[in-house]
Amino acid sequence: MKQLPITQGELLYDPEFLLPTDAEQLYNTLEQQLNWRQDSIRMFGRIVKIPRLQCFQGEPNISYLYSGLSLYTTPWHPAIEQLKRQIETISGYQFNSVLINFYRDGKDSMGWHSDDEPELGPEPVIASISLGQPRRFLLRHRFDKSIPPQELLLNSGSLLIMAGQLQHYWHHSVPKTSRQMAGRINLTFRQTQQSEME
Ligand SMILES: O=C(O)CCC(=O)C(=O)O
Ligand SMILES: [Fe+2]
Repeated sequence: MKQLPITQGELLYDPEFLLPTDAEQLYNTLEQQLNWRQDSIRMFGRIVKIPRLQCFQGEPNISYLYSGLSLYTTPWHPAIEQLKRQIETISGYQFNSVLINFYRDGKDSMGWHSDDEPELGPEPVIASISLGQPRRFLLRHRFDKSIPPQELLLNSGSLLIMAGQLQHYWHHSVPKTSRQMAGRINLTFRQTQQSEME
């Protein structure tokens, strides 16, 4: 894996973590077999549908809370569990859950955010696998506007690891585009602390 130069945080990138044929096959399997849902979140006091489909998997009894939305794990899809083991072997990190996003076309997107929920711990390690249509992945510094933004084109079959203080200092997003885009599936593997009962 190649370490990408970035101030305050760690970014590791392997553009060819999976063979193109394996990435394509996995894309097709997941598109067909996952139980995709379009959740709604509360934004500025209104309920809006998020512009993409999602699925959350992992070990039992893990929940992930963001923007007033609680996601509970459903069991690992066997192909995803195998992928998780592959990433654990190469990275040395452990993961117990995965958030999977399906960007159906260029209108689907993910807004600026950082994955800094308390249940991810102080220095979250997030391993991101991209399948299908390459999409732009943008990073901008949260506090120092003089630091230039960063941009990556996340290839099908690529692995990006965000670690260290990256979530503390940087926001990231996958912007909408008016260009014709095929579907893209992204999996972000995480180590989420079990939350207390509410
Ligand atoms: O789709 C991507 O590349 C980013 C996904 C992401 O930021 C997330 O799941 O938190
Ligand atoms: Fe994220």
